[in-house]
Amino acid sequence: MHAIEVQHVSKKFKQQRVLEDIHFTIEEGEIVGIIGPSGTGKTTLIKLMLGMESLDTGQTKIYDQLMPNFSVLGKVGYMAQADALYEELTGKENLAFFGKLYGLKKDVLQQRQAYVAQVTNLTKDLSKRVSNYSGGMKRRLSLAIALLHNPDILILDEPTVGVDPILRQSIWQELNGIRDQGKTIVVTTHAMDEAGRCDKLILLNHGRLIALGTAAEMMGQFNVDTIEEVFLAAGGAEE
Ligand SMILES: Nc1ncnc2c1ncn2[C@@H]1O[C@H](COP(=O)(O)OP(=O)(O)OP(=O)(O)O)[C@@H](O)[C@H]1O
Repeated sequence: MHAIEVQHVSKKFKQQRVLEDIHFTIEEGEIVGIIGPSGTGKTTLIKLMLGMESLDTGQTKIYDQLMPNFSVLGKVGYMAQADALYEELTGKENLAFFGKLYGLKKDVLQQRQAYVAQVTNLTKDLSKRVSNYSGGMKRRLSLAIALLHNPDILILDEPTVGVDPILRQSIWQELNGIRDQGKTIVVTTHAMDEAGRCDKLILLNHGRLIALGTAAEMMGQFNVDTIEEVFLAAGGAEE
């Protein structure tokens, strides 16, 4: 069974073709990076995977279940690009709110709250109101919420935007640890330097999948030394 299947998916917004015949599978226990420039359809693709956006053609499945499917969504942690946080509540209260939504028991919630706060370096700031958080702190709290119910699949839309390099490094270490437990992680980024941290890459440009595979396979195929060069060689610079 695949963790995620995207089958011949196309999407238009009015006359604008945003995704065209995208087809791939994601297996359990891998970190997959969806890489591409701003506006190329990464967020739309993620929303289609989750069943949050309607498709024009094709279908998406998570654990063999056609999406949207609410029972499967309990196994997924999703960090959206725009932070959906309660600004008037503290970080801890936000975590408690989402923990209850996920149905976590009190003792599990307390233990997971402490863990996710430590991973995202928010332990000291948990009792502050979110309205007083910086942009980077809000991103980290969104990531903490996505991790809270220990999901089997993590889907993270630009998780390290606004996060300083030291914490970025430690978040990636933690994501590797989560992957090593057999969990599946999908990350979008337009930072090509983050590509090397992923087990597999999906390169998107102008709504088309232009390359798919490991970074080493791609660099070998195009006989280049960086993912940036793969991107250009695979047609990323074309209009
Ligand atoms: N609900 C919508 N209605 C109309 N157009 C939309 C909608 N959502 C996205 N778009 C358009 O679809 C295109 C792809 O957007 P999307 O957010 O998927 O790109 P992205 O690759 O995630 O970009 P970024 O890296 O900047 O987040 C953009 O041109 C965007 O304006």
